[in-house]
Amino acid sequence: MAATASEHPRRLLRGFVSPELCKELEFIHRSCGTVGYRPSVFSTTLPHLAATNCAHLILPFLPLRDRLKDTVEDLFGCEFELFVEFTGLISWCKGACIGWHSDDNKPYLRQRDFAAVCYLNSHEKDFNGGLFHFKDGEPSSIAPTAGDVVVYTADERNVHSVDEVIDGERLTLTLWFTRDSAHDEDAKLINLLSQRLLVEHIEPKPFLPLPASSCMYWLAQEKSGFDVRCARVSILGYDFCPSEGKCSMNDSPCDPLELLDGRLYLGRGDEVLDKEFVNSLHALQVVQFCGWKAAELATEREVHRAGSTRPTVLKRSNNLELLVPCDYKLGEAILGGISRHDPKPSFSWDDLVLGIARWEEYMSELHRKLLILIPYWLSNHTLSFVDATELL
Ligand SMILES: O=C(O)CCC(=O)C(=O)O
Ligand SMILES: [Fe+2]
Repeated sequence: MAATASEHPRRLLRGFVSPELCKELEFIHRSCGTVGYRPSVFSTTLPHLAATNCAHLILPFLPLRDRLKDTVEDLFGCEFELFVEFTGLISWCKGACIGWHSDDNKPYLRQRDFAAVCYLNSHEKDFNGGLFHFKDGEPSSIAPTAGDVVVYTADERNVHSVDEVIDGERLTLTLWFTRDSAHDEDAKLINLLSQRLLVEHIEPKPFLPLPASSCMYWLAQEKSGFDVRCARVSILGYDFCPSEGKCSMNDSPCDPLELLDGRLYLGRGDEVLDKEFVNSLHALQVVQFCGWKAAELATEREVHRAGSTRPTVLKRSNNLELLVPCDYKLGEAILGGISRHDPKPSFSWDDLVLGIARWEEYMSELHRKLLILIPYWLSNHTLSFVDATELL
C-alpha cells in the first residue's frame, strides 16, 4: 500500500540504515557538530561541513540521502518531483523536547512537503525519554531504534511531538524534501563547493578542519556554559593543552576560547601527548575517530606491538593546562549519557597515535574522492552519489 492511501500519509521503515553507517554518522556529528537552534540541541548541517573545510565528510551521507529521496518519491507517488531541502544530523540532549507541530508550520517552512527522520541510536540503550508521537493515526508512538526511519508528509495530517529527553544524546539524521526548486539544498552546496575549488589546494594536508566562530560551539545556560568541543573530549577522558608559546588565561588577556582555533596538544590525567594538533577540531576529530574505531585499533595494536616505538608522553606541568571558562560538569550532565556507563576499554596512548594515522588515511581518501566528484556535481547540478573510481 502506498503511503498516500491513508488519511495520515506516513511509513515506518525498519532497518533502513546500516549499523555501520549509523556509527559513521555519529562520529561525524560528535566531531563536527555545533550548538543547535533549540536548547540542549546540537546539529551538523552539510553547509556547515563545507564551511569548516570538512566538505569531504558530506560523502558518507550521499548514498543514504539518494535512497531516502527515491523511497519518499516512490511511497508518496511523486517520482522525479522532489529536491532535498535540508539534511542534518541533529542530537537532542537532556531537557530537549518539542510539542505538537507539523513540520511546515511556519511561513519560512511552507516549502517543506515531506520529512524523513532516521534514528541513528536507540531508546533505552543510548538515551532515555525522547519517544516520538503522532497525534492521530497509526503508528501512534515510536521508540527510536538505530537504523529505523519514519517518513511522513510535513503538513497538518502528521502533527507530531517528541517527549523530553531524560538523559543521553538522542541522535537523528533528519531530511526535509520539497517540490520547490528554489529551496534545493544541492544548488546551495554546489555553489559553496565550487567557491572552495577556486582556492588552490597547495596545503600538504587539505583535509584538516577549520573551526567555525567559537560562539557556534558555546552552549550557554543561565549563568554557566560550556564549549561543546571541550566537553566532548573531556567526556572521553582528555583535555586540550596549550601549544608552547601560546598565551594561557593566567598570563595574557586574550580570549581563551580563541586558543581553541590554534595549535594545541591533548592531555589525559597528568600526561600530555607530544603531538601538536592544528586546532581543537583536529584533535576532537581524532579522539572521536579513536572512539568509533576502538576495537579495530586495539586489534591492530596487538598485531604490531612488538616492533613499534612508544609515543613520547610528557608529564603535565602548570603551563600545560588550557584554561578555558568551560563548565565541564554541565557539559557532562547534558551530553553524557547512559551509554557512557559501558565498560571503558583500557586506555593506551599507542592507540591514539595509531588513530592519528588511521584518521589521516580516512580523511585523505574521502578528500581525494571529493575532488573527483565536485566537477561531476557541477555539470549535473546535483549531489548524487557515484563511485568516484568510475569517473576517472
Ligand atoms: O527527532 C524526531 O523524532 C522528530 C523531530 C521533529 O519533529 C522536528 O525536528 O521537527
Ligand atoms: Fe517535526
